Amino acid sequence: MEHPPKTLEEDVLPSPTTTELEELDDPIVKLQPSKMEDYFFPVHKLKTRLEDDKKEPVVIVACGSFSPITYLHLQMAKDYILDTNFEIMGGYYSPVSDDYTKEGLAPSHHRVRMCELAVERTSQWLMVDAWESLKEEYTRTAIVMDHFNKELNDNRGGVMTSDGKKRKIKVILLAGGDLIESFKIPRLWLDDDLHHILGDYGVLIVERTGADVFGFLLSHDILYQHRKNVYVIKQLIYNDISSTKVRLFIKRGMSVKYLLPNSVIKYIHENNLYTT
Ligand SMILES: Nc1ncnc2c1ncn2[C@@H]1O[C@H](COP(=O)(O)OP(=O)(O)OP(=O)(O)O)[C@@H](O)[C@H]1O
Ligand SMILES: NC(=O)c1ccc[n+]([C@@H]2O[C@H](COP(=O)(O)O)[C@@H](O)[C@H]2O)c1
Repeated sequence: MEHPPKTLEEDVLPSPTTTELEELDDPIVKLQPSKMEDYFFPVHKLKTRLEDDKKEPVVIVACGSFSPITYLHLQMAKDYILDTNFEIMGGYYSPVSDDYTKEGLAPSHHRVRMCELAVERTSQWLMVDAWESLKEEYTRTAIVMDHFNKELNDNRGGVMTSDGKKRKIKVILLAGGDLIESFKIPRLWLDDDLHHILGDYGVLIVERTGADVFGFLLSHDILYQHRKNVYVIKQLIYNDISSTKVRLFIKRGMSVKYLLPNSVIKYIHENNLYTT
C-alpha cells in the first residue's frame, strides 16, 4: 500500500511542459470506429520505448460510464505522477457498453466521442479504447483488463528498454474511491475477479470526497491481501465534479462551463444530450 508523501518538501512535483498547458494546435487524433468489425486497438499516443530502465512501464486504464467525461476524469488520470516508480507509457479511457444499465448513460458512441474530444487537444498520452463499449453485452472489468494486457503484452510484446530488450507493461486500473468501496456490495464483484484485478494487475485509487480509502483498505480482506499492488493517490485538492450533476445542470438549462472541456459541451449541445 503506497502512502502519500510525508512532507511537501520531499515530494517534488514535476512542472508541466508548455504543451501540457496549451491546447495542442495539431491534435493527435485517431478516432475509434462505431462498429466492432472495424475495431482497432489505439496506440497513436503509446510510448514504445522506456526512458528510464529503472522504472516500471505502466499503462493506466480508467473504466467507467463517462456520461459525460468531466475535468475530474481528466485530472484524475494526471495525478499518477506523484508515484515516482512508474513510467507511464500511456493511458486509456474505456467507457462501458450500453448494456450497463445505469441511469443517465448516453449511447456509447456519444460517450466514446466525448472522451476522444476531451483528450485529443489536451493530452499527449491519454487515448480512448472503444472495445468494451462496442460489445453488445456488459463486460466485467477483469475481462477488460485482460483485453488491455493481451493487446499490450501478448500482441505487442510490451515496451523496449534502452538495451533493446522487451519488457512487460504493468496494466493498472485507475479508480475513484467510490468505485473501490463498491467492492463490498454483495454479488457486484466476483471474488475471483478481484483477486485477478488486484493480484495480476493492480489498482491506482484516487481519493474521493466521502470515501475513506485507507479505512476501507484495512477492512476489505481481498484488498488488504493484495495491498502491495494497491496505490493510493492522495488528493491535495479535492475535485468533486460529478457526471450526475453535470447531466442535471444540462437538463435544468444551467451552465456547465469550466466543468468539462468546451469541445465536449459543444458536442452535448449539438447532439441534444441529457436534456430529458
Ligand atoms: N470526484 C471524483 N473523485 C475521484 N474519482 C472519481 C470522481 N468522480 C468519478 N470518479 C471515478 O471516475 C471513474 C469513472 O467514473 P464514472 O463516470 O463511472 O462515474 P461518475 O463520474 O461517478 O459518474 P456518475 O455521476 O454518472 O455516477 C470511476 O473510477 C470513479 O470512481
Ligand atoms: N463486476 C465488475 O467487474 C464490476 C462491478 C461494478 C462496476 N464495475 C465497473 O466499474 C465502472 C464504474 O461503474 P459505475 O459507473 O457504476 O460507478 C464501470 O466501468 C463498471 O464496468 C465493474
